[in-house]
Amino acid sequence: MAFTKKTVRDVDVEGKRILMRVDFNVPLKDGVVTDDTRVRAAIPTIKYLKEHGAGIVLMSHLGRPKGDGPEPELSLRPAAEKLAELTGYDVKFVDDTYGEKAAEAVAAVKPGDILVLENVRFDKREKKNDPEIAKRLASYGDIFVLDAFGTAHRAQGSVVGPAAYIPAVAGFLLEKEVDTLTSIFAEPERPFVAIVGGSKVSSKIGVLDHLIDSADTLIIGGGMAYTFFLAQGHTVGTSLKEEDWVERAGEMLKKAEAKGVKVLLPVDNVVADHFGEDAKGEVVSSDDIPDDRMGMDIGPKTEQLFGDAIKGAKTVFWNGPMGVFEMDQFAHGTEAVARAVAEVKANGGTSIIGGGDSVAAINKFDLADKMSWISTGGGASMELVEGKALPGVEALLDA
Ligand SMILES: Nc1ncnc2c1ncn2[C@@H]1O[C@H](COP(=O)(O)OP(=O)(O)OP(=O)(O)O)[C@@H](O)[C@H]1O
Ligand SMILES: O=C(O)[C@H](O)COP(=O)(O)O
Repeated sequence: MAFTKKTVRDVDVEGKRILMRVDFNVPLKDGVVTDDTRVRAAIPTIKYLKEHGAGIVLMSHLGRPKGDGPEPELSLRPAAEKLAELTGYDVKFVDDTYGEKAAEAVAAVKPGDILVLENVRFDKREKKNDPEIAKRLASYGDIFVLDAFGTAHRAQGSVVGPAAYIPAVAGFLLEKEVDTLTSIFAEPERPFVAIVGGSKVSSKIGVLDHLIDSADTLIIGGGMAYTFFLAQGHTVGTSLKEEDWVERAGEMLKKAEAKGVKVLLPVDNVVADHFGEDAKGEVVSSDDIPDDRMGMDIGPKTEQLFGDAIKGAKTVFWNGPMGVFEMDQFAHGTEAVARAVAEVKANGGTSIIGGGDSVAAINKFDLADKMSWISTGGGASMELVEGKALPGVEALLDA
């Protein structure tokens, strides 16, 4: 599916001041950015605008501040410094967003300059999408560029607001993310294997539902598999389960069967007697989970089963780990799946990773460059995969 909104290519930016919403919601430790993926991802659009003679005013949220004023540990200054370090550009920062100080700094932005504003969420009106905020921000630019894919599902002031007052177009990251994550449903090269894991069925029900509509094979692992086991009549010991979702899980399995979609669930599991760093794993079959054990990872037979299905795919979509991968002794299944997914691109297929913890897992196993596309969005990528429209994208000018 082609991207249906205008992008920075469709507007004349020379000599203009561009207000650009990025997603610099990055992890920080002691005031230093510990994962700069999202800053890197915004650079192509920033570079394009700078090279085409625009002055650039960047804004973002970082974390979830209360909205009662500045919270120094959630300042965007470290992200601005990271952008300067990665690009070699002179990047200015102003510790204000909506006040006079910000307005003065914006007024001083000349073609080629880059200014980063302070965290848009230090004022509660941002999350309420207050028109005052939107108008104020819109006054900072001639054109609004949305490149904050990770936040495009939030109908908040800095995401959707300026589009009501000034021409609004997409940046390259937003365009690529939306294109990639929607094209797998429009015309996937087959076989299309979807892999969903993570903790809960309830948080991914829309995703599972939509995947059943287009995938040839659906692989379900991680904590959510146990709710499906219950739907199949197995016992699951003390594993993570959502009793309220058992019926819905059963309906999913029926829907998949009716549509001829193959569903693969774990055939064996690594179980432990408690959830903890010191927990020791043992392998049991899925129809034999002891009452006092919890499933923490997929077992070796399942690794093989899932791996074979994945390696035969031309398109793979993956979201959610296969086990408690943060603990090394329960990371094996997620690593095996990650390695199988890595082979898909090597064999000429396409592998798309839908944000969140799966990305952390891929980075942990150092496989990022072996994937075709790793989304910078967590919630935003899931909403797209559910088939929902993203408010930030909706607000942009139609192409
Ligand atoms: N068998 C299991 N029991 C308990 N927790 C599990 C199990 N398998 C995976 N998890 C946990 O699920 C969590 C990830 O679940 P989540 O649904 O949030 O995944 P995600 O979609 O990749 O992440 P995000 O929500 O950030 O996008 C991880 O912290 C992992 O430890
Ligand atoms: O990290 C994310 O998913 C985005 O930056 C959105 O953040 P939010 O969930 O706090 O709105």
